[in-house]
Amino acid sequence: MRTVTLGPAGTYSHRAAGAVADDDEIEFRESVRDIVDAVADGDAERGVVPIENSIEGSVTETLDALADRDVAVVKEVITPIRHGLLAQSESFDTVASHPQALAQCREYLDEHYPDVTVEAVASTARGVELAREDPSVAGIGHPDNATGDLEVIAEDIQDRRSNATRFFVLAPPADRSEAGGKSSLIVSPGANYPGLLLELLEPFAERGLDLTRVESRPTGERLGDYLFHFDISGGLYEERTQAALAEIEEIAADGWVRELGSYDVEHVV
Ligand SMILES: O=C(O)C(=O)Cc1ccccc1
Repeated sequence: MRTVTLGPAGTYSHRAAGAVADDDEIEFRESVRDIVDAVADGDAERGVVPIENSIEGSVTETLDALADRDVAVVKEVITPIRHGLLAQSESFDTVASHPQALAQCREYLDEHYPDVTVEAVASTARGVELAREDPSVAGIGHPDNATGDLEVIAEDIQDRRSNATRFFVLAPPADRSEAGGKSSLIVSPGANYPGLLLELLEPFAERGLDLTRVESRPTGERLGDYLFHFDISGGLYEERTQAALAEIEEIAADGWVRELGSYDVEHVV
């Protein structure tokens, strides 16, 4: 299946995409938004995007793109993230990587390379490409990318030993499934009053539906207006999930609710 993910080759998203597609089916895009657009516009059958990291939290670019375009989530892929520092030699003065990777290695960089310039680029593999072209640049990325003139200067440089990222596998809305142990939805309540968030949470709590993630994001329209992203451990096929959603639809009658779908989780090493 034609699958788009964050490029160039060698990103963590590319590794996660390996769980759903063969390498010759994978195409690269330069941003999460381009991936979501490609799936929403029917240019690709699947898209793989990072959604949440155990150190840095949600990938807000992904949350916002999911709120803007109609796509389904058909699988979750979880992979451990172990960063390497890759360069042609020890004499570099710039470290280039994806903002999430730079943030996950902040303490390491402050301690070992307090004077380097930190440069945010579109992906970890793009930072590694820059390191391959320029001896004054080091990249942070998966150590497997240290090919050719590149050396692994240091391994496991993330600030916590356990560092994992969740990826969503996206599909066109017609492929949305109600089967699967987890579900995601986005609620834009179209209202703002005391206790609104509490009201939105109650339908889940009353039915013993565990919330595995709650995020609020600004709607971008007015300061203080939010939409909410929920992940629940329950499938849309379940009667209790449908009952909770019916209540939420009522609360959000002046806004909208998007069911992204139900899915299962796959762990990839
Ligand atoms: O840049 C990448 O390799 C990505 O796939 C995004 C990312 C960055 C850092 C941790 C997990 C995913």
